[in-house]
Amino acid sequence: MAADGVYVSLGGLPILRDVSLHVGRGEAVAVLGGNGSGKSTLVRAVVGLNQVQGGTVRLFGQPLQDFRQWSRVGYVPQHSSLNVSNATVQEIVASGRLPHRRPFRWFRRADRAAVADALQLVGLADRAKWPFRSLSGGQKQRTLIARALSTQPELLVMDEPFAGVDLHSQAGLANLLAGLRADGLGLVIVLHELGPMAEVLDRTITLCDGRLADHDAPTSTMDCDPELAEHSEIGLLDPVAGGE
Ligand SMILES: Nc1ncnc2c1ncn2[C@@H]1O[C@H](COP(=O)(O)OP(=O)(O)OP(=O)(O)O)[C@@H](O)[C@H]1O
Repeated sequence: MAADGVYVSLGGLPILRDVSLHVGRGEAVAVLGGNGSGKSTLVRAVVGLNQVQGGTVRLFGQPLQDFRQWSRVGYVPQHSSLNVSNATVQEIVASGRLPHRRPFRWFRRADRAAVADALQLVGLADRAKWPFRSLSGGQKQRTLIARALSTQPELLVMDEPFAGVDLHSQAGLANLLAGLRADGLGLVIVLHELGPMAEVLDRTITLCDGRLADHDAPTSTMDCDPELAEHSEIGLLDPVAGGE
């Protein structure tokens, strides 16, 4: 995927300004930055959930507005945004297949096999019938990753998959993601801290108040250049034409 010079406004306020992000096959890139710096806004723009007012986003070479092959892209939203009470692990993973089924057709054998494969891949095959709410933080994230993997995507976009996950489980998740990357999956991952992902990543970008702050890998996401923040006051936004 390639995002170049992206501008996004939400509720009339400029949020992202001139942000670029490139991720190739088998590459893992982290999006870092402090609270409210625009990380979620960027990854939501990449998967078409936020409208882009300026710049371009291309998925597999196609402009976002023309892109239709959504089964090639897996998205793991922020954990807190998933509000399920009684669904089982299997049901949640199976829901990832829904957009790709023909209307009014029961699950085909291929759908069931894809769900089973995804659960196997994330090490939760034996938890398929468990209620999602009974899982640990790490297992919940594995379930959401399995859901995103159920369509065998080539690009996986994850918004803070380590939030609420203990350190031991974070290492397990990092191993899982390293394996996916080695299999050729492109990874975009929003992180607060590099933690065990430091070993897995090819690159990081850091956002500071909606702008790109640094292309080098920092050890802390709190590094936010005050110079950049000063120049990104609301009102200084100068969106480029085109994009959408
Ligand atoms: N729908 C919206 N309307 C207006 N402003 C919004 C909207 N969604 C997010 N924002 C604002 O955009 C800014 C960036 O939010 P975003 O969620 O992208 O940041 P973030 O870096 O992911 O933060 P966090 O690490 O806390 O999740 C914040 O100031 C937030 O309040």
